[in-house]
Amino acid sequence: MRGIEIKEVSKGYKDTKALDHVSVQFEDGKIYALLGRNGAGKSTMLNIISNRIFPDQGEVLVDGKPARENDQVQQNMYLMSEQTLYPAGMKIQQAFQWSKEFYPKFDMEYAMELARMFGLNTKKKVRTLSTGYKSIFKLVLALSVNVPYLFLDEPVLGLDANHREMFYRILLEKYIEEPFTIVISTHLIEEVASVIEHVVILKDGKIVKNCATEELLAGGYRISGKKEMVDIWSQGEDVIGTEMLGTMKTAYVIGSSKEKWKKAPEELEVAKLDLQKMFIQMTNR
Ligand SMILES: Nc1ncnc2c1ncn2[C@@H]1O[C@H](COP(=O)(O)OP(=O)(O)OP(=O)(O)O)[C@@H](O)[C@H]1O
Repeated sequence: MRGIEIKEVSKGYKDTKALDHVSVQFEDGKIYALLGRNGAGKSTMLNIISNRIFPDQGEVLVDGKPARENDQVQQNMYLMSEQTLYPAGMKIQQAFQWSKEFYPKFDMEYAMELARMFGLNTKKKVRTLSTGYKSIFKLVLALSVNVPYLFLDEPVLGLDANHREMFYRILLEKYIEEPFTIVISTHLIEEVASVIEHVVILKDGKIVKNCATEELLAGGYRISGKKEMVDIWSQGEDVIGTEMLGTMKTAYVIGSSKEKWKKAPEELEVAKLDLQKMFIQMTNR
């Protein structure tokens, strides 16, 4: 099978279960969002896939082959994360050259072109870059390595709105030209909502949702009105959260049918849910 398969992976630290028997697949050529609140286990998962840390249990297969300490498999994936793996005294251009050693498909010309577009001075040392430009440096690398599996852990940290927009546009252009697997872990959900095809939500080390974005969005509604009425109409629905304000209630439902809500009485206020609101409801309990 092509793609990444995470099988029954667990990882614990002292009294924390960072990942608890997690199984998920990242299919070849799709764009995923890996979502979860602080400490949900996202970075742990990405670090395990890319061999930076090892699981206590379970395994990761890449195109059917074990990823653990397998250089050939690792050459097919790239994790952009908060960590900067380059010697701080190294110049940007040298770091590009270094990357080419491990990633044979690294496109130097493209990297230099991106650096120019983002205003990244390649003669500077990695150490001297501002927070935003450190992110830009890592993003340029991520966009230039040309691997089939790209993992982006909070990729736009410290970037201004223009640079964030530019990054997502370039990422998408690249994907359209030649699709590859992209897994983006971010808290800026609305910014990626239009880009992602599939959503994986982690909570306390477990997967609470794993489905196509379109499917999730299609069935998500916010139902508000008198408590009794909301209770009757939300019966049998997958209610992911509720709120009370006096005698008024709001229920958040997913996987629901559009037809049903067309028939709702006027006293009920029915609105579509966006990804951000769904995420908040699914993870705040
Ligand atoms: N090296 C470590 N030692 C001890 N605990 C750790 C370590 N790394 C992660 N953890 C714990 O494991 C849990 C999952 O952390 P992880 O960094 O994977 O979460 P995350 O979803 O990436 O969070 P965030 O959105 O805040 O980056 C947290 O409770 C965290 O404190």
